[in-house]
Formats: sequence, C-alpha cells, structure tokens
Amino acid sequence: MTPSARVQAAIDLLDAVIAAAKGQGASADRIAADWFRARRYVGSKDRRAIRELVWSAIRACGDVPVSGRAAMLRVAQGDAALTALFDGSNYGPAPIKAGEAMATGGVAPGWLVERLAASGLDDQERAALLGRAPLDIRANTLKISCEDLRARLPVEAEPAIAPHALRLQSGTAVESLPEFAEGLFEVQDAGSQIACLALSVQPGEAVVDLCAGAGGKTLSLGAAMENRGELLACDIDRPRLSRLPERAARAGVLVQTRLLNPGREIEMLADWQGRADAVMIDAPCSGTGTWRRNPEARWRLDTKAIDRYCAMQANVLGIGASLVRPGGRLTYVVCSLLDAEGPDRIDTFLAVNPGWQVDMPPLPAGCPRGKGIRLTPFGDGTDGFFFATLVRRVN
Ligand SMILES: C[S@@+](CC[C@H](N)C(=O)[O-])C[C@H]1O[C@@H](n2cnc3c(N)ncnc32)[C@H](O)[C@@H]1O
Repeated sequence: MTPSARVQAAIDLLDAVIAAAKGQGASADRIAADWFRARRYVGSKDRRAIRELVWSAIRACGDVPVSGRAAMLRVAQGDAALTALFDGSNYGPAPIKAGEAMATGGVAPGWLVERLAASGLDDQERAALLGRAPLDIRANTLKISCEDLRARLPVEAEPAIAPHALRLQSGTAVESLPEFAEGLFEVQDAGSQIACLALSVQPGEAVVDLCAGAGGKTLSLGAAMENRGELLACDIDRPRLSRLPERAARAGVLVQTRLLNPGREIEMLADWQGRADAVMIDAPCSGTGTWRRNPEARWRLDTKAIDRYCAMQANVLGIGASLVRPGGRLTYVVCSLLDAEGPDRIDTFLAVNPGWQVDMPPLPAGCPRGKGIRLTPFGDGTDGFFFATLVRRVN
C-alpha cells in the first residue's frame, strides 16, 4: 500500500469506529480485527501503520468526530508529512480544502473533562489517561515465583510495582508463549493486581468474587489463597463467566462458578448470606481509568450512562455486603476515576450502613481518595482504579 492509501484506509476504519461509538456498537479493537480479517491482502507493515493512524486519531479527538476524515485532519494538523499524504492520488485521500472541518481535540468531551477535574485530576493526570498502556503480567505463584518466571521468559520483563508483576514491551505476543499455555502467568495490569491485594485473602478462607467476569481477579485471589478454602466466582454475564473455567484450569486455580440472574442474586446466593470471610466487588463502571486501552470508550459516555453505572454499583455493593460474615470484609473496586463511582459510593454506603468501617491494608502504590485508595496512570503507571476495603463490625 502507498502511504496515502494507508491514510485513506485509516479514515475508512475510523468511520466504522465512529458509527459504532454513536450506536453503542462493537469496540474499535473488534472493528479493526474484523476489518483486517476481511482484507487479508493487507500486509503486516500496512496493518501496523493503519492501526497507528487510527489510534492516534482516536486519542487526538476529545469528542466523537463528525467523520473519519475530520479526525485524521486533527492528527494531520501540525504534521507536514501526514498533511502531504492528502494528495488525491489513487486510493489516497482527497486534497484538503481551505476551511475544511476538523474534529475538536482534547482529552474527552467537555462535560467529562469537568467531572474528571472535579474528581481531582489535573491537566497532567487527565492527559496521562490517554497514554500508551504497558503490558503487565502476574506470575502465577501456584506454579512459579516471579523471579523464576522472569528468568524463564524468552522476552525482556522488568519487575513492576505489584509483588508478582512483571512489565513487558507493549504488543509482546505473550499468549503464544509456552509459559502462558503452562499457566505460569496471567495478563493482568499491575493496578488490578494491587486492587486484589486490598482484600488480603488468606489460605483457608471462604471468598466470593461477586462480579468475576472472565476471572481476571478471581485467578489472582485463588493464587493468594494457595487453593485452600472456598472460592466462588459469580456474574450475571454468561459469555464472560463461561470463559473462567478454562482459564482456571490452565492456572491450576480451584474455583466454583455461579451464573446469577439479575434481580435474583441474593436468592441465588442464599447459602452464602452472612458467611463469607471476604468478598470482592469489582463493580461495573464507566472505565475512565482504562482509556489507555480503549480510548474510544470516552465517546460512548453521557451523564445518563454514569447515573446507570452508579445505580448498578449501589446494587452490587448491597448484594456483596449481604454475603459478608460479622468481622469479614469486602473490597469495592472500580476502574473509573470519577468520584461519583468511587469515593461517593463508599460514603453513601457507610451513611446507611453504620455496621461497617473502612480498613485499608498497607499497599505498594496509590494515594488516598475519600475513604479509599486511587491508582492513576500518571501517578502509578497503572490503569486508573479506585478501591476501598470495608469491614463488617462484630456487634
Ligand atoms: C468490571 S467487570 C469485572 C471484571 C473482572 N472482575 C476482571 O477482573 O476481569 C464488572 C462485571 O460485573 C458484572 N455484573 C454487573 N452486575 C452484576 C450483578 N448484579 N451481579 C453480579 N455481577 C454483575 C458484569 O457482568 C461484569 O462482568
């Protein structure tokens, strides 16, 4: 492909990403994967270059652009080499017209930037939300120590801030390594690993991971429990939860799964009411802390979506709390940095549940925010997280 043709291809892909963002369709990753699958003649160098252009444009545009071309014009602004590729050549984009519309730049839509600022994120913190995400893995201590894994991996890996974390070059094809197939490690952001530490699970305990999804945190909890005790992973999403058993088998983690019906969670967890030593509540959220990985997610949010997430968070916090025994604990986690989804949820919960108190264990990273801890891409080099650990008082 000529360089100009790559730019036009990126514009076409961006049009699809924009349409999906407006209609709550597939993610940019999914769209790009499908797009390339349908064009197998596009070589690997071209693919890389097109992806680079698409993701630069997504990062550059704070709000949903009117078109792929307007988004690409935003990236071309101040980039003479890219501007020159709008040359009207065969398969290339048409020349730029005087006064042609260009997408607006910025970190996010204006209303969202205001809410991030009100949540204590300054310019640098906000800009870092769109940085390049590193690739972190967690050594599966059921099978190998972090040091031994590092020595065994055929790729460069540096220790990261969580105790069992290694940081690899972004884009490393880790899932094709034999060490992955052997279950010696899992791909997990160091921030997510630290959120798991906040629950301080011990071998022999009875633990519930209420919003387990495909089990990223479940596997981390299972390793910390050394496979002793009881570990139950739940979710209301069948496709996600159904990926867990295979992952757990590879990792050698002993876990039960339970698919819950929305609205009937408490009834379906009757055997666990007031019995758990520890409950992980990795609540559904707006994901503002993960824009490094899904930058177009910020085009999909509006105030109603945030309100919906807050309602879901209150719901899962209440369900999770009902499972905890007196003296037991829960950790509430969101990968969002909006106060409404983090500190405010905890304040609201404590205001109506006087039988609970905050009890955060010492952790290797993060800063206090409200009654919990916050990790940020700028401050900690991790995805953005808020989490808080609460203990149910013994009467
Ligand atoms: C942030 S994701 C979990 C990610 C997962 N813990 C991990 O580490 O990969 C939130 C999950 O909460 C689930 N969820 C939403 N409402 C729920 C409910 N009422 N009960 C249980 N799970 C729920 C969603 O289906 C989603 O999988």
